[in-house]
Amino acid sequence: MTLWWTAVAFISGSLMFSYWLGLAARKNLKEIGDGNPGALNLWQSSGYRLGAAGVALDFLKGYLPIALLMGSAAVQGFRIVPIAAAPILGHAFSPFLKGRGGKAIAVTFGVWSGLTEFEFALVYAIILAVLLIIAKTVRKGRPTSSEADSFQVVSGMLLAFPYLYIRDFPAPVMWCWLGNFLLLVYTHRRELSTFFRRIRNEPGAR
Ligand SMILES: O=P(O)(O)OC[C@H](O)CO
Repeated sequence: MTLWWTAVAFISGSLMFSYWLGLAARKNLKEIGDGNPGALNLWQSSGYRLGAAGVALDFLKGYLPIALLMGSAAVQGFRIVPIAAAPILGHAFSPFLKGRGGKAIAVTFGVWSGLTEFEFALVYAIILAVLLIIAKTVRKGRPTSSEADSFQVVSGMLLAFPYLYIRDFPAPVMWCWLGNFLLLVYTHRRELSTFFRRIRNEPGAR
């Protein structure tokens, strides 16, 4: 059953709603902004209505399978780990995009909302908001780069980990976090590499 539910969750995550909504609006998100087939590029290219729909659908494809399975015998103990990782993997390596997907931020929020009844997703959102305020303050209100945004997404997930520990979440949830963190590092690898290279070459740059 674990394999079955993992496959179902993977297929759910692999549905590239923002990308398809973009195509419906005659926009190829892979050619817009940073090329990520996600809701932000949909929002910026096609307006807030489609953008909000993209956020909601990309969130729900992570949230629904996990929320529906939580508490059932199928996901007791460590069985939750592959099932929770599956929607994020599905988005990052979508068969609908020939194995290439998106950064997996919206689906990450969906999965954690399902896993922890919104609790950890809210903590992560607050940490990201604080990091964004700090970045805006440092840059005196000027927009941040996509590389700096990626650094915030990944470091925010790292900073959120102590909350899981303090709240005494069970070990399988910790493993879900580790898998998600490593996946976010992977999906943001190019931006992180550019971000750290810039920091090395121009210490004043962020
Ligand atoms: O991480 P994604 O692919 O869900 O996209 C979300 C935002 O567009 C990231 O910039």
